[in-house]
Amino acid sequence: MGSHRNALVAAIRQELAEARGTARAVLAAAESARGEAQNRRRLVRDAYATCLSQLASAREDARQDIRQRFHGEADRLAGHLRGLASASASGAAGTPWRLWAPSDPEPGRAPGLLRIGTIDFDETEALPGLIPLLDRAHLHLSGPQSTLDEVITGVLLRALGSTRAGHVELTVYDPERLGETLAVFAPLGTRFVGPGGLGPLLDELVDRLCRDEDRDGWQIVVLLADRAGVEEMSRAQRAQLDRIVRTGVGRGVHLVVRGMELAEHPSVERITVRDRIASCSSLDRLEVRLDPAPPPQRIAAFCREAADRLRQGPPPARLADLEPDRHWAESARDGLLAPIGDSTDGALVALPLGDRAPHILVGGPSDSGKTNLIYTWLGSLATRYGPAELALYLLDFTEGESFARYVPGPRDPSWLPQVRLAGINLRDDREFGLAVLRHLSEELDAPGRPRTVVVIDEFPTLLDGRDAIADEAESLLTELVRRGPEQGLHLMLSAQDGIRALTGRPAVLARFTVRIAMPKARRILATDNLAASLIPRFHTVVNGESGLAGANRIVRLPDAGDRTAWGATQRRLWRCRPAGSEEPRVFDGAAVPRLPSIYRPSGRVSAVAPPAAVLGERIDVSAQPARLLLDPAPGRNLAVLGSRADEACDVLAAAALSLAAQGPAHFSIVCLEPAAERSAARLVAELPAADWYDASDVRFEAPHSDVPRYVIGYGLDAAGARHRPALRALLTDGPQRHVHVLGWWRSVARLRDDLAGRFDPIGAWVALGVHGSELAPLHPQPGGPFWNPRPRRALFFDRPVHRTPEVIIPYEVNSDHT
Ligand SMILES: Nc1ncnc2c1ncn2[C@@H]1O[C@H](COP(=O)(O)OP(=O)(O)OP(=O)(O)O)[C@@H](O)[C@H]1O
Repeated sequence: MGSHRNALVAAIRQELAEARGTARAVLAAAESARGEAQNRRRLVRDAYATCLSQLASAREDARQDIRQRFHGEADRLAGHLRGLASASASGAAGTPWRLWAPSDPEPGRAPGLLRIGTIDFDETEALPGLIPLLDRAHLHLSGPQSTLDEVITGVLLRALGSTRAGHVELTVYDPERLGETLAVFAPLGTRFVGPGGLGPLLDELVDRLCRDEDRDGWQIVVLLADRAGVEEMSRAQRAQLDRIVRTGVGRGVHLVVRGMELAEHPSVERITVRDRIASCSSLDRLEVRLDPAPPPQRIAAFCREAADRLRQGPPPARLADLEPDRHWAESARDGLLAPIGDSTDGALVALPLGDRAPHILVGGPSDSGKTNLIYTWLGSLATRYGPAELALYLLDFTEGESFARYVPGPRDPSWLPQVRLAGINLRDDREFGLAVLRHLSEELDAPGRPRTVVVIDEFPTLLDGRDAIADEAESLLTELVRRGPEQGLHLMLSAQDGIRALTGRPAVLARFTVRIAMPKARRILATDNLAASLIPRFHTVVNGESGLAGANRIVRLPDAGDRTAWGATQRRLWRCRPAGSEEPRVFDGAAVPRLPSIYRPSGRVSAVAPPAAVLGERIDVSAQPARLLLDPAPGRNLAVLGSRADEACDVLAAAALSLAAQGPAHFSIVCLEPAAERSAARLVAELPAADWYDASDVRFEAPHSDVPRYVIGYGLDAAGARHRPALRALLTDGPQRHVHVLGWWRSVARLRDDLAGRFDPIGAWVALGVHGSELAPLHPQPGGPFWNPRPRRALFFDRPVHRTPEVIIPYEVNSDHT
């Protein structure tokens, strides 16, 4: 029993031990599972935390990015808006009060918007708050009265300050304060309407709107109503007001109203003000922080100056206002049309040239602005018509250098590309004017020529004097006047004396249908047309019907005198000149031409046979040298005559150097005049082969030589009686043997003595400072040539070539080659 129990106990113990073991194993497994679960949970939690922080930083990055983009966009938009705003409200329409000044409206541009304050934007600079008025809207304001009156004052100042003086007419109805509210605008001719005046004012405005008149400017009508007035408004008045609201803006009548209702209409801009913040119907939900009121002293100064300007009339157009939008865009096929200024209403006035307006005549006393008018017109033409369309020939017979601005100078190499030729300082060089007329007449029928305008300032100089130049110039001018227009050539002639120089030629005069009369001009308009005596300075009368009364247009001329301002325009045109454009031919009567370097021994022109001595520059369009052929024929010698030593030396030096440039030659320099020694010595130094003789060893022999020989004589009359036979023999027999004398005699009488009165051996002569009558013995027609000597001008006569002597300009030789 005992053992059975013991066995049972043992079995139970065994089972218990096993159960305990199993339980322990289960517990251990459970604990390990729990540990694992806990581990997993930690991992998940960590991952979650990481994920959260990553999400947060991604969200922060995205937020930053969006923020930055928002700011960038906002800045860009604000920049655009600011640009747009300053374009829409430029100058006086938009400048803040502390910098405010009146500004000229840009010609041809409609009025813009007006600033009343600023629009705040998050973190960007505030934008101007703009409202419409002129040509766009009526204004209706509501809010505290004193603030509204400030806004109205500011808007009026901006509208008046950004338009031409006199273009905005102001009417103020202010029954409560009897005009006091806007009294500051009184100097501008503002009309104030008091109590009881509203009805008649509205009737008058409606009346005006019904008349279909051309308008010039705007009328702003400010209605500052009080409660009593509004209540008293009749139905008829209300209806009139509604009419003005509906039709006023299109006809330049604008209402600016406070204290009174305005009918609903798209043209009414409603401005509601609270705490200096305005809501405007055109700005939707954007609010405008109002500017302070404009400083009273600024308004007063503006009104004073504007009133002065009104009294004087508006300023004329500026030269730049005449420029077209695009240079050289016009065709000259049917004629030319270029503005020269504006009429008193501001409209530009153009000068026509073409079949129906063939030529222009300008007249006016000295200092009346003729040159300024020509500058203006040429500037206006040259910016419109390119060099393929227009060619200009400019001749100035006044004492000025007007046309020098159009040609290359030492400081500015540019030229006006349309200018083919400019003659300046021509007062004494009528020969050049004549040469140009000859050239134009020869070219008249040339095909493919651009339209040509010839301007001759102070043209009567060319026709004055009863001489051959006047006769020929008159007949050439007549031909150009008559036949020019159909060939595309037009003249603009100007004269202090008006038509006097053409009075004997009614047919010519009749072709000058366009007349321009400067202030106080006489003999340019018809005798019963007194306009020129009435216009002020810097104005002109343009008359397209030969001066008939009734066809006048009064034009205000811009100031075209500023050479620097013109220079900038000219350089712009010059840079656009077609490739290969040639510089214009310039003749300057005050300049002395230099002997061209090809006519010096070092330059060597291509050898010609027979050689020709170059004596000076011809006064012609192509600046050719005057040449004397020295062939082996009797009389091929040259006498330089007169007492002007420097010029005589230059003529001889140019002749000798140019002969040396044409091939082998031998020179004998005979210097008998001490005043010429320096010049003669310089010549010897430059010649390749030369003998020197002076008073101590003078000889006139010509030994045989294979090359031409030239005896260059200075003061040959000083040789004296002893040498005369040899000199005469040389002059007579030399040329056939290729020995030529080029000599200077100080007077015709001395030459006559040396030649014993027989001038045959002198086939050519150059006279310097010798009166025409003294030259009679050498002149083919009796009495000598018509000639008044003048400095640096010589008469050149070559018997086989000339019918009458020709004026030449001795080259400057000596001062520039040592
Ligand atoms: N529209 C203008 N605005 C401002 N100044 C002007 C105007 N027109 C001319 N002037 C000035 O008046 C002066 C005289 O003008 P201009 O030289 O053109 O007269 P002119 O009639 O050609 O004189 P003259 O016959 O003596 O040559 C010049 O100083 C010129 O600058």
